[in-house]
Amino acid sequence: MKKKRAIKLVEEKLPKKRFEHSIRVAETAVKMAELFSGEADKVELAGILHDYSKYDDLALMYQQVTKYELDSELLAYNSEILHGPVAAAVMKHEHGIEDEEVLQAIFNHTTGSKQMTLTEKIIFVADYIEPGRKQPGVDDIRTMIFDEKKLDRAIYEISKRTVMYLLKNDKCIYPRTIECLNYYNLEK
Ligand SMILES: Nc1ncnc2c1ncn2[C@@H]1O[C@H](COP(=O)(O)OP(=O)(O)O)[C@@H](O)[C@H]1O
Repeated sequence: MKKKRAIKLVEEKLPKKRFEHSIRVAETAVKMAELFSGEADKVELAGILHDYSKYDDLALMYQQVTKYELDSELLAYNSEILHGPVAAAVMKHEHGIEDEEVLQAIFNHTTGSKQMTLTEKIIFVADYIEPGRKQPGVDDIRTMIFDEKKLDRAIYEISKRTVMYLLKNDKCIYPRTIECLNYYNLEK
């Protein structure tokens, strides 16, 4: 899919603020691809499309989990974890995206995963640090990326913060994030 078509799809579907976030994720991802020798075209496309299903009706997303044979375990957790896998399936089956790296990056952008490709890593981090993000401590992650160039360390820190946030709020944690946390824990 061409960049222009992807932008049009997302602009027509998402609220303005979420559309702008998606563009900033794509821009941040392209900068990171330059820094880490990634593939700019892939991260740009994944960045534009990653939140495509973010505001889909929950009932529709449940149907898509069945239709596209996604892990039914996804339904037992916070509904936030659905939109990545659903968007990846929709892009593959309804919009003809074939590039597995782009699809995986969309799929795993919320939870992360163990053994991520460079494209997946970049989208996971870019989503967290794009310039519109204001979460406490986000500048530490920006420094880790743009000054220290420590991509895996940033992935660990983001996973750790997500897990701590979920625990603090008594939310269940989809295990893929725990696998990500353990895999990128460089102390092990
Ligand atoms: N492993 C997980 N289990 C359950 N919920 C999670 C998990 N990882 C992330 N979340 C939830 O998803 C939210 C973030 O979703 P994300 O897709 O990163 O946001 P955005 O769509 O704004 O980019 C977190 O605030 C958290 O509530």
